[in-house]
Amino acid sequence: MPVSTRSQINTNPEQNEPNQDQREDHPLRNPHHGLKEKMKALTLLYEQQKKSSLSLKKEANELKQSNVMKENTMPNSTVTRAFVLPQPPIDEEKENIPAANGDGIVGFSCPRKSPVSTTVVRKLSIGSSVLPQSDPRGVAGTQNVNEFQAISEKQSTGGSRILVFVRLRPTAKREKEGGSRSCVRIVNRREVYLTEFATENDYLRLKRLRGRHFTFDASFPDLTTQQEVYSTTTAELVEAVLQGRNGSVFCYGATGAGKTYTMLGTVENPGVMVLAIKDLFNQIRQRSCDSNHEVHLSYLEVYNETVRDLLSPGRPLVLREDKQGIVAHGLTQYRAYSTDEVMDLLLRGNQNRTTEPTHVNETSSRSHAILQEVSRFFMVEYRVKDASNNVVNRVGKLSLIDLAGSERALATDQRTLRSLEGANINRSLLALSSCINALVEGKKHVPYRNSKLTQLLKDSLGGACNTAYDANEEILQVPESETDQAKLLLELQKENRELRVQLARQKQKILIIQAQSLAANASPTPSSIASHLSTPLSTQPNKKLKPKSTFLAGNCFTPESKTVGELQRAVKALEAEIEKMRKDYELQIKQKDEFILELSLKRAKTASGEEEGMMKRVVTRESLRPKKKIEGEEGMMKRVVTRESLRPKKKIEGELKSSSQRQVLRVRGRKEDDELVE
Ligand SMILES: Nc1ncnc2c1ncn2[C@@H]1O[C@H](COP(=O)(O)OP(=O)(O)OP(=O)(O)O)[C@@H](O)[C@H]1O
Repeated sequence: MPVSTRSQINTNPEQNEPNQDQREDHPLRNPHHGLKEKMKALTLLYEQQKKSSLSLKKEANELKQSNVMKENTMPNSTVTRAFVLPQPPIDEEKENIPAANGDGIVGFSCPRKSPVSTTVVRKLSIGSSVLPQSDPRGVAGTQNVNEFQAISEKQSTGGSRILVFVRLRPTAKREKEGGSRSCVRIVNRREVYLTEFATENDYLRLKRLRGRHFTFDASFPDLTTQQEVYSTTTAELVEAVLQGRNGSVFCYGATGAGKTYTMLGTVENPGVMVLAIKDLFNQIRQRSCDSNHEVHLSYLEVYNETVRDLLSPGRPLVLREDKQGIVAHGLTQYRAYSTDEVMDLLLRGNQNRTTEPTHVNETSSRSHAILQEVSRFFMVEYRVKDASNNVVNRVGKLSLIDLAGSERALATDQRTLRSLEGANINRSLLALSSCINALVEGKKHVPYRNSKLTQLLKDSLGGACNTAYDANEEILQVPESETDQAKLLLELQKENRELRVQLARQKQKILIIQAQSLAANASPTPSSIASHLSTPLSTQPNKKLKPKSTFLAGNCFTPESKTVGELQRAVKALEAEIEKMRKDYELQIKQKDEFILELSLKRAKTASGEEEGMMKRVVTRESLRPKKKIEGEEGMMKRVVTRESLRPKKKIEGELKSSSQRQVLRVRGRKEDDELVE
């Protein structure tokens, strides 16, 4: 099954790359230039692997029986080394011509029993070599990383907007023990050599090894760190999302190839997703001109062509097309404030994923295969100031997709539900490749509707994604007074949060005191109560509490001779004091809430006044450009989302009600105040 393909026709990037003027003159230039050619090579590879998979399976069964490893083409010593493969024989077939051309990409999946599984990461890259200001590649600082960086930059400057990478994972212990052989050798940073072994019963080809070369944007050997993989494959895309674009990262490979390891990783070695989230938050905090940024997270799975919300499981979600594009109606959007919070949500979502043992894994790894395509969407909105001091509102979307194990698509020997799963996964992967092919060929019709997965990814493959040229951004002329108000609003919100925390602490203390009081009644031990009571209070920064703690320590509890009655009186006095403080805090919070509400309403009024033509000036990149229809995107509407449209009108009110309510935003139908341009 083809995964992804892309190549560049010419080898000299200077010759090929249009200069800036040319780019502007040809806004419809196909950004996936040459991708189709590699699709062909990928199809060939898939067929080869299928054959290889069958022969390896057969071979493994025979080996099991005889418990003797017989290799007809490779010395035993090579078995233990993942990357030691025989040198390509003289009659090797150079199937992938782009390798000879010095450029090109082919994605491939691995045979099921291959000791070196590979993971193909696909991303829609940005069209320039813009790197994040704090590019983590600099942190890694290895020579390899620099090479990767050069590769990546070359690709981006060459106009490639879809990049394909391959990652090899280390040989698993059971694979070594089972006598599996490695069939992949990384020739250099971009070139990979795949060997097709002949089985001992295949007399005609016994002494013949077949091999093929494939070229990727970068290949990662088994010792590559997660950080290197992230820096080379995704850091640039995060930067693009921060510029107001949409982007996607897919992970493709057979079960056990290391997709989840690459995307999610482990606590010690966090994967692409975690590193991307960290980067996203860091960059937004640095760049946001008014700290008024929002990151929303949705987490869903597509299983047997059914879309499910993993953060709030329930009935299947229906896909609907509205001004925002295709949305899963009712999908939960959590507003996330930190990386830790995102990780908690993802862990929660993972528990709701559909997992089943497969025929394949029951007999080999006995592990569970995850059968669904899982997507995580991060919607990012923040405001920056451009060179002319205009406030620019940017909205970007990052989709991270952990595709189903590709062998599910091949598992035609399985019946009933498994067959259905295989068919549906096949359908999704086929639909995905059809869409990419259509985009590559610049076709007017891109068949997004062929599967739920492609429908959901429509705006990350086309539209304002990195394969197109428009970013979701608008320039707002914000009056100075409004900026001040926004700052004040944020400060007040922060203060409110702190007050709430203090209030919660005080409530906790009341509970402790009540418990201590009960314990004192049962068995009075004044000194222990005193230590319990005085310690937390004396650590309070609040000045009001200090005299009280001194009072407790000095007058009430220190002498052992105090009676239970005195203790109870002290507890009551303390409770009364805390109650008073609680009321004070609540009053303060209420006043501030009212003030914030007033400010918000004022701002909302100003915004609506602007919309009526009084003040607001909305400039999009598109409006500055001569009106031309984007080829291949006919029928798609460019969406410019205003700041107000992404913030439901009653949200601030809702946010102030409770912290749990504040986080949940349900997408219910259309947002009426979205602004539609073109
Ligand atoms: N680069 C790597 N370094 C070390 N261990 C790895 C690497 N890649 C994968 N592994 C290990 O290989 C095993 C299988 O990986 P993983 O679960 O990520 O596969 P997968 O492709 O997601 O499979 P599935 O399709 O079943 O979800 C795991 O134990 C994982 O820790």
